[in-house]
Amino acid sequence: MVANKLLTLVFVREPTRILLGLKKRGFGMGRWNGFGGKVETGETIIQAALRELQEESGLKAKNLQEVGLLKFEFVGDPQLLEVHVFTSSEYEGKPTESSEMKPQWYDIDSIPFDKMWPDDKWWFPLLLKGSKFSGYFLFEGHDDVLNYTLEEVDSLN
Ligand SMILES: Nc1[nH]c(=O)nc2c1ncn2[C@H]1C[C@H](O)[C@@H](COP(=O)(O)OP(=O)(O)OP(=O)(O)O)O1
Ligand SMILES: [Mg+2]
Ligand SMILES: [Mg+2]
Repeated sequence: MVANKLLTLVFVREPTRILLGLKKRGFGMGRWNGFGGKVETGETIIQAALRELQEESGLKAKNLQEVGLLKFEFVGDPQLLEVHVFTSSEYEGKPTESSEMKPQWYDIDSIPFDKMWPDDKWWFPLLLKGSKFSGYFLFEGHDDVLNYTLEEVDSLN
C-alpha cells in the first residue's frame, strides 16, 4: 500500500473568465493549469490550496470551494496522485508572475485545452457549470490517457 500523494489545484474565476498559469518548471511544465501543489506535513488541504495559490499567483482566495476530486495513476508507478480541485470567485490582489507560474486570464470560451493536461478537457465543463465531480485517469507517460472514469457528484465526502 502506497499512500496517495495529496495535491491542490485552485481556479480563480469571474463570470466570463478564469485565471490560468503557464507552468514554468517541474511537473506539468509548459502546460496551462490552475495554481497548486503538494500538501505539506501539518497542513490541511484547504490551507495548502490557499498557500499554493498565494505563492504561485500572488492572490488570496476569499471564497474557496472544493469542487472536484481527481485521482491519477501512471503506468509503472504505484503512487496515485490525489488532486483536490477548488474554485474561488472572490479574491484579493493582482495576478503576479512567480518563479513557477505565469498567470493569464482566459475567456471561458477560449480555454487552451490543447496546451493543458489532457484530462482537463473532460472535467473542465463540469467545473465551469458549477458542478462537483470525481474522476480517475490512468496515464501512460504524461500525454496519453488509457482510460478514465468521471462523474458528477452531490458531495465530495
Ligand atoms: N493530470 C493533471 N491534470 C491537471 O489539471 N492538474 C494536474 C494533473 N496532475 C497534476 N496536476 C496539478 C496538481 C498540482 O497543482 C500540480 C502539481 O504540483 P506542483 O508540482 O506544482 O507542486 P508544488 O507547487 O508544491 O511544487 P514545488 O514547490 O516545486 O514542490 O499539478
Ligand atoms: Mg505548483
Ligand atoms: Mg509546494
